Amino acid sequence: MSDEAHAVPASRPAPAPVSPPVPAAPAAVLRAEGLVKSHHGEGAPAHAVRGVDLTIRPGEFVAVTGPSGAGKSTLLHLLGGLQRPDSGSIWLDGVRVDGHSEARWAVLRRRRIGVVFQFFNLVSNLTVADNIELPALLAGSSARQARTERANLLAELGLEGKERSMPGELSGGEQQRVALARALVNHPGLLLADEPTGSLDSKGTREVMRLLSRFHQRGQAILLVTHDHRLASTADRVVSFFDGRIADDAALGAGTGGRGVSSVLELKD
Ligand SMILES: Nc1ncnc2c1ncn2[C@@H]1O[C@H](COP(=O)(O)OP(=O)(O)OP(=O)(O)O)[C@@H](O)[C@H]1O
Repeated sequence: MSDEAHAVPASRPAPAPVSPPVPAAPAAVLRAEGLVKSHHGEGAPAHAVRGVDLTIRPGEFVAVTGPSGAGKSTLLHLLGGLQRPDSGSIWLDGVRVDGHSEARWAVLRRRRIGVVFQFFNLVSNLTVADNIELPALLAGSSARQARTERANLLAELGLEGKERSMPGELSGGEQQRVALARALVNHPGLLLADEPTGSLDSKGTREVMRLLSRFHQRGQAILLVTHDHRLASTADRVVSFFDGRIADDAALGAGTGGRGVSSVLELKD
């Protein structure tokens, strides 16, 4: 065989480089488009949310911050189905949910969205154990599963031995940890937290922020509403809310955790 038989013709095009497959972007855990909400009380209506688009990806920790009256809590209430938007749409795990009935939203809040509030909202005449197990039972867990989940969470949250306590016998920080356990007992894809440290002292604030950070590091998506910029700076992303609109939406640093919870843990009692 002549050398020419092996020669590559000069005109043959070079093989196209093989690019690595582009990983598909993970579906948003929550997506809102064009949300609008006005409150009609006495006097002029309050235009609390005036056209908000927001996406939260799985495992993302997003802080919503802004001045008092900016509309932060109203936004959180809309995203959790606690209030209805005047217009706009909400998708949870790719499924449109803004037209859901109260009952269907209640099921979503039991299984897919955990919510914690500033004032804990525990059932005052149920024990700590029952407060945590109840949503698990309502979501269809067996009594044994609910007990196991409750025991694991109480250990995780440093509340062993408090099972039989009533909420009123606990400190604010402890009550908020019970509220966190209740919100997370069914492993929701998203945790909505509305000023969860707003009624806590600095020790309680540190505890709750440390726990939020720990759950986030394990993949929990969190939307935290806070007017405290130090707390907001522990998130991956800070959405600044002003006058019912998103004024800024900024990723904080590389990776997860923004500046990290350490800045908050430095708070003195
Ligand atoms: N249920 C309601 N009825 C009437 N007006 C309301 C209601 N809820 C909120 N508002 C008004 O809507 C606006 C936005 O309130 P919202 O509580 O959402 O703001 P925020 O940013 O969470 O404030 P804060 O940090 O003080 O909690 C404010 O003007 C408030 O007075």
